[in-house]
Amino acid sequence: MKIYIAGHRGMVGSAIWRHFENSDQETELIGKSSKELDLRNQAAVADFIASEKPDVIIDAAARVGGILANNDYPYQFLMENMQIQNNLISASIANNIQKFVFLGSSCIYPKLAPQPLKEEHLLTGSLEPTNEWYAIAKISGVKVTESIRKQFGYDYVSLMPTNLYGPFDNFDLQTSHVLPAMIRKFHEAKENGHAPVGLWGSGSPMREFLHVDDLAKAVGFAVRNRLEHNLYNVGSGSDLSIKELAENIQKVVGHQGEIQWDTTKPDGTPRKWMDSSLLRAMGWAPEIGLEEGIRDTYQWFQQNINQIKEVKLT
Ligand SMILES: NC(=O)C1=CN([C@@H]2O[C@H](COP(=O)(O)OP(=O)(O)OC[C@H]3O[C@@H](n4cnc5c(N)ncnc54)[C@H](OP(=O)(O)O)[C@@H]3O)[C@@H](O)[C@H]2O)C=CC1
Ligand SMILES: C[C@H]1O[C@H](OP(=O)(O)OP(=O)(O)OC[C@H]2O[C@@H](n3cnc4c(=O)[nH]c(N)nc43)[C@H](O)[C@@H]2O)[C@@H](O)[C@@H](O)C1=O
Repeated sequence: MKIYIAGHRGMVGSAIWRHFENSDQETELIGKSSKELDLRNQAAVADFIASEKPDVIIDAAARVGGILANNDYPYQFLMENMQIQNNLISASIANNIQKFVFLGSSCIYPKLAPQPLKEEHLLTGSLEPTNEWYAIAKISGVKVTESIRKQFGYDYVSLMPTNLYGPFDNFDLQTSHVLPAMIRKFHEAKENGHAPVGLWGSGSPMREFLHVDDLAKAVGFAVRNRLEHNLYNVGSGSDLSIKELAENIQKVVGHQGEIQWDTTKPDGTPRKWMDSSLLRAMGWAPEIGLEEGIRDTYQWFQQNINQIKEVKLT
């Protein structure tokens, strides 16, 4: 089986690559960096897929970022993500590729949908303003895979991960997500005599976190099985406040200074805890707890501190 992992160098793509490398020696894996193949270029994507003709495509390529990046660059988060996913999916259809795994995000659900979020809550209310641009792109991807299932009967599936973290994450303090940002901020403050750490918002929003290796297992599950539905939530099942997360990470890092909250920065969605029972019923379950995951990620950060990824937005 030949699998093309789009975005194979990213946090999620590299975890999926490791998953298949470690679990399935017969599988041939292919990947291209954005410098080798800009997925916004439709003709280049069409040529690449026609020449490689993979059996499966996993789309882990996207313009990705935390709450500030989403809020400050709405055009990139909407347009680039539509371009990337549309180019990959249309080339996949043009080459009769029967299996495609699309990755969305828990932000596709309405800001104030009932918790825990279920797949049926999609499009039942207005979105969170800070990331509605990215959410609309992802929702369109979910609907495209649904249209392909309906019209062609191909096994195209959309997985909606919760907030992810782990090795090869983005640690740029402006564009990253909260967990890697906290690891870096507490580490640098500790090294600087336990200086105060500045965090964003009020600390009261709740977030659910899943280690990226558990997500990679869910993707492997979706590739190896024909899933019955189009849309599946992929979460750990438990959430905590940003304040609690900060205290957990502060303890793991060993920082003993003050935490200061900058309420001029946005809180975003108050809560986006997902019900992942649909995928769990198929046999997938997360294995890496948050405490263990934070420790492992901090260890990875320290071992790779001189080459951590910092995604800049222009
Ligand atoms: N991180 C999270 O918390 C969550 C992520 N997701 C989803 O998981 C997927 C991957 O996210 P994550 O791994 O965190 O993101 P990263 O930023 O770590 O990786 C994104 C990847 O996409 C590639 N990419 C971006 N733009 C282009 C382009 N124009 N052409 C070719 N490749 C491109 C990058 O390639 P290169 O490195 O070569 O430049 C990079 O490898 C996304 O679909 C995201 O929506 C879903 C929920 C949560
Ligand atoms: C995966 C998910 O990720 C994004 O949504 P988000 O979860 O709101 O993003 P976030 O991780 O950046 O913030 C979570 C919370 O944490 C608070 N916070 C405190 N201090 C820092 C801080 O230093 N950095 C960041 N980034 N956040 C901080 C921050 O104010 C917010 O209340 C979108 O991409 C969305 O589309 C999406 O899919």
